Amino acid sequence: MPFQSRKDQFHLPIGMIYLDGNSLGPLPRAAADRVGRTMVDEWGDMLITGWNKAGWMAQPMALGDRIGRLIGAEAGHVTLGDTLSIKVFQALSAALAMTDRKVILSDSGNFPSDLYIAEGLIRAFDRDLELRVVAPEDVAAHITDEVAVLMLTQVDYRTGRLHDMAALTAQAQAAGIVTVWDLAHSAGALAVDVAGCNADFAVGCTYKYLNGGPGAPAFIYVAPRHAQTAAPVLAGWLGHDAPFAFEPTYRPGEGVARMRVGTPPVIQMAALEAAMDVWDGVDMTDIRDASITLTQRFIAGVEAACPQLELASPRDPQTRGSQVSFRHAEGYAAMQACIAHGVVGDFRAPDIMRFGFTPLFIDEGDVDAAVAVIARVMNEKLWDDPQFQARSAVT
Ligand SMILES: Cc1ncc(COP(=O)(O)O)c(C=O)c1O
Ligand SMILES: Nc1c(O)cccc1C(=O)C[C@H](N)C(=O)O
Repeated sequence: MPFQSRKDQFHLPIGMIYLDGNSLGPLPRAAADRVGRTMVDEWGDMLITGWNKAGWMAQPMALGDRIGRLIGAEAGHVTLGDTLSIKVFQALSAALAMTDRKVILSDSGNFPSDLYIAEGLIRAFDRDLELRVVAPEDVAAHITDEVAVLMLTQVDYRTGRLHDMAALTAQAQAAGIVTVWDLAHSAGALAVDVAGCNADFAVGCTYKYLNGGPGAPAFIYVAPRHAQTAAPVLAGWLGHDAPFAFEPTYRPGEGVARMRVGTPPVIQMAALEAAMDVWDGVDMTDIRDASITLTQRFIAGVEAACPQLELASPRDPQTRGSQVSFRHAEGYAAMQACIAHGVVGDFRAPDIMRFGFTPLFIDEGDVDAAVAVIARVMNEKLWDDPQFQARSAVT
């Protein structure tokens, strides 16, 4: 059955076509009330007892399971907290502790934070380690028995290029390599199957396709076979086996709960809980089918109307995530002009205009309307105006 849009469950500004849910998802309508109730009825009235009475302490694992369903994780093996950069640190450091090889293999399409975290860990570990960054299409050829950890983001944040997670994981594991997958641009966008792919570690954020709001906590998955042995380097008190025993020495908690660090962000989790309600009953294969229909329609429309835009994303939808990117030398100004005319995407240096497609709230009518605006902007050179050239700090 075709996927039924859930647009009515989101607050979307009138007159705006929002094609940036791949960076920051929109506000679920129920979230403001849910956050308000958490603040007044729980924080306000329960105060400290809210940790037990309102179940705040159990939320990271409970919400972890709801996210786990969308990424194909076994129940009880996903937890929430911190930012994604921190979760990358935790997964990569735990993966490195499982091997004495020296190379961390990643690709140039990975998000900078992931690469910076690897560089930082190399500086911090008293061990001979090397970060090897290769072109995305060359990863398979660099899987050798020198490699300790394969650390990849499944969907390239700039081009939308999609790695074959099952094939690369199998190839890496056959070579004795531990895998760490960043699902920031996959969770809620594709039918990910961490268990089926036999991934070792996976991490991701909840403020993009999952719509948990700016600053929503990240998630981490540890495969059940590693859950009782993975060694957290960021060993915080809430990842301890008995946090309220306040023991002076760390003992890892049960399974993935050891990847918890400190106090969970209760208010932000209330927003995420409302966002996860929208996902109830959604089948990720339906989302993926709908996403492919939308991205194919968008590419066909833009290419027909704007020959000056060069497709930067893979043409084959099976090798693309849920975003479409085009290159243009004036991409920054052109995107500002699109935004001023009601189509919100974003720009990634040096020349990428990026548009995200999120079937929960984007439908074919939105795609056609967006194409018409983009065609006007490009063909009438509406971007050729000083107001669109000045760069802001956050783009
Ligand atoms: C693939 C990827 N990894 C890591 C990050 C960093 O996430 P955070 O800012 O939540 O630490 C992002 C986005 O910012 C991302 O897209
Ligand atoms: N996390 C972000 C933020 O705090 C501010 C602005 C943008 C972001 C992003 O998520 C960037 C994003 N990872 C990207 O794909 O470009």
